[in-house]
Amino acid sequence: MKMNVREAAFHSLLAVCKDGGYSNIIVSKTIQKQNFDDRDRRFYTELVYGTLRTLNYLDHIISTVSTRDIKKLDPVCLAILRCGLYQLFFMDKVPPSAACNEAVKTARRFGNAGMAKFVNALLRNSLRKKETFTVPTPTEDAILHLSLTYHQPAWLVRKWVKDFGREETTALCRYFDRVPDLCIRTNTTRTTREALMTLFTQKGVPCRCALHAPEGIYLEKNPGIRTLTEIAGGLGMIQDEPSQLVAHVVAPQAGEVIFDVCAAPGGKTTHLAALGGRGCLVYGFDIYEHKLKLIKENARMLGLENIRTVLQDAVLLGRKYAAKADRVLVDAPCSGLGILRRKPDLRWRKRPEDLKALPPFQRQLLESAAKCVKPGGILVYSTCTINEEENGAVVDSFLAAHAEFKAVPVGDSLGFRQDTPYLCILPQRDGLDGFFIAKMQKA
Ligand SMILES: C[S@@+](CC[C@H](N)C(=O)[O-])C[C@H]1O[C@@H](n2cnc3c(N)ncnc32)[C@H](O)[C@@H]1O
Repeated sequence: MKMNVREAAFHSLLAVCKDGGYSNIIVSKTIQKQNFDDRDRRFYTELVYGTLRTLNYLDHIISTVSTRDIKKLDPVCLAILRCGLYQLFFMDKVPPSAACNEAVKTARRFGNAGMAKFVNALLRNSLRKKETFTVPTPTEDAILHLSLTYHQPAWLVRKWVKDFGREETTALCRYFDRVPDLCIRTNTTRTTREALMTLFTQKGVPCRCALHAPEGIYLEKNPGIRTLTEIAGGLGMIQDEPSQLVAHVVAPQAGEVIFDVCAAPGGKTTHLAALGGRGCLVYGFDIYEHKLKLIKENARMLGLENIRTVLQDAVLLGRKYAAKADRVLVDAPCSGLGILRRKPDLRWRKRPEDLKALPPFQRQLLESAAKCVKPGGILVYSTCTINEEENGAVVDSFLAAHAEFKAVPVGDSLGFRQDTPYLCILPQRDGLDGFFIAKMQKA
């Protein structure tokens, strides 16, 4: 069914907030299905991602204005209110009357007359009081101040203040509150970064080189996935800059066997295969069959034939494939706290207790993967989090138990200054998404 943009945004928000769907998957499916033109696609994307990013501030307004307890509001009503308030408070170019009227129409269509009346009253009241809404000052409540100003959960802000101090946490929150540019990794088996950049520029998409990743290109305007595929299909793939550094740290060579033990959807597997060349064989393991398909699709799209996919629990890998690989990558499942800018709903899904279960599991993965490394071979551990317990602490504990492995310094060769042999990218310091890479060599 063809929907107007605001209705589509409402349905997407409901799917994320009520049914627990992932925003990136829902947004890309909706854009495909609705076949929006460029303007509508941008408006829709901003409505969904913007509302999700600023959710706690929008709820703060609802709680202040509403006569009803926000926890008792119907999810349909809540989604309509959040989306309407986002337009009123964060989108200067949207006429307030359009935001209110469309929200009321949606409430009438997908709720009932009573809901429409309530939505109308709340939105118009909020608009009237717009200038009077405040957040606590830093002296009144430093945590709540940061949480509401930069739209992060209070428990996470508290953790960051403990880990990094108040000043760095402010810089970190500011970083996560900005909309990221899209980063592309050039498929160097088919073209060069310069040639691909020329192509983008000719098609009216301004771009710039990534600073650290040699194949990285930042697009300063998101052309949308359809146009992107038309311009660069097979010549590149979307991949964040820090993720593009991992395959360079693994540094696959001709004639080698490489294991990527947590491989789907294959961003790093395909990069390893491209860098290693035809003479190198890359095995991408993952525990989910449907995700292996994504690796195969990406390999096909990029024209890479030296990739094999295997359905396998990485925890049991070591027993099956002892000393079979020259280089092994463990790109571990993690809390993702380094990439909150790219996944606006992730911050609201996380709970403090989720973080506790991860380090023992990551340590198990590393332990198993290490068994696959041939003598003299390389083991690389990476995550997209800035949570030290999942990063340095996991690797330190592994190295303490395995004298046969030694850390190999990573940062300098990629243009980062580091105090430890590990590369720990911090958004507030390095201006990139948070990431961690450790390289080890077996004796
Ligand atoms: C951080 S993602 C990997 C991203 C991937 N390396 C890339 O660059 O595209 C972690 C992956 O680990 C997989 N995974 C989770 N538990 C696993 C296990 N026990 N064994 C193998 N893979 C697992 C997940 O399915 C997920 O695809």
